Amino acid sequence: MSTDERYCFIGEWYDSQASMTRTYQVLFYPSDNSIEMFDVKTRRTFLKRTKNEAAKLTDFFIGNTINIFSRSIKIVDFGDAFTARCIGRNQERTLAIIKPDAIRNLGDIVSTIYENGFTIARMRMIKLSQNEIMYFYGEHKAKDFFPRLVEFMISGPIVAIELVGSDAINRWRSIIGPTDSQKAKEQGSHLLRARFGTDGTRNALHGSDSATSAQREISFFFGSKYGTNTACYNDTTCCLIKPHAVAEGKAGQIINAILIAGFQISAIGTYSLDKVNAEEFLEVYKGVVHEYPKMVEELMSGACIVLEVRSQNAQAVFRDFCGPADPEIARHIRPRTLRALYGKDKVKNAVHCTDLAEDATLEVEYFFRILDN
Ligand SMILES: Nc1ncnc2c1ncn2[C@@H]1O[C@H](COP(=O)(O)OP(=O)(O)OP(=O)(O)O)[C@@H](O)[C@H]1O
Repeated sequence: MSTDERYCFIGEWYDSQASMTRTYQVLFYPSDNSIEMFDVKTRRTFLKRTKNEAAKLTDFFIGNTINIFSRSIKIVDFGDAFTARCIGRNQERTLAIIKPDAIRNLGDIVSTIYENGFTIARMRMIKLSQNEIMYFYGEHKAKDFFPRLVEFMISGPIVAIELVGSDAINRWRSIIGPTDSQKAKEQGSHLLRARFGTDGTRNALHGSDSATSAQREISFFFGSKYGTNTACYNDTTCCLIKPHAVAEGKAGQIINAILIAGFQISAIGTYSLDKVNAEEFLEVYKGVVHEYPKMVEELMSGACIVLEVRSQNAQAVFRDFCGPADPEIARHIRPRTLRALYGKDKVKNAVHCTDLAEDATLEVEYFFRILDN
């Protein structure tokens, strides 16, 4: 790799002190993982070329928020034609839907997504109304299966996922298989509709069929007010899959373990927290836990996946299931716990869970009521 190879992006950062959005040219050099930034307006160097070990080229996609030396920079565009050409073709987008019949297989499906090299740009669990489903599937209005399809799609929550990757539209459709799950079973037991679907209507998953559909469907689920999130704030607690575990592709395995243990996941969403949000969310640990500054750094280092976890006595039982905060200790005394299995150290310990019963609803509300609005 040439040491001069570099990609250019346009990034935005909201400067809360000045109450304004600043725009930067962000240059990424893959040969040594270094980043250089220029202020677009003043044309001045903002950051000299500096190594950033955590940065990966795959994190630089439009819409993603990247933590660059404690600033949450949102990538809003490619910065030059070379980058658009080289990177753009590896960043096709498609919309996947996990339909009501496959919600219980959420963990396996998320694992398959990562195993196939996709990035999850955004994900949300929602319920759509009858009218919203009829609008979404409007092209099938005259078909005889339409009433069955609508009834099925409103029968429970769904998870909409924006996927990014090379040839994402075709590759995702080939991973899920043909519309009719029975045909999928004939074609190969590895196909997701073969594994999790039942018939032509109850077929577990959706995938956009063209770039135009993908664009329309992604803005339906992520750029509009369609659908309501499914958080219920009742017998629930908060689980946050930390950015390091998401980046390492462990989210599917963690979700799977939670479901196998008998917890219900009643809401899910992806969030990129900036410094203000991360400090606010972790405020109870400030001055109490000496790792607090590092916990804030970790939380704002990339996208996290937040779950509302439901069970009887949810906060205490789920906290027990996560295990001791230090994964080293967890591996010795509670080797089956989430932190023992997926954590690295006290800060990168795979998951945050609510520590105090009285905070459970507040933490769930922080994401699904406050940040969602
Ligand atoms: N012949 C059919 N009988 C019953 N249901 C059907 C039939 N064809 C399609 N459907 C339902 O309508 C949905 C949309 O149909 P479409 O033809 O767009 O299939 P698809 O593109 O494979 O599926 P999707 O759009 O969900 O990815 C299907 O996923 C399925 O749930």
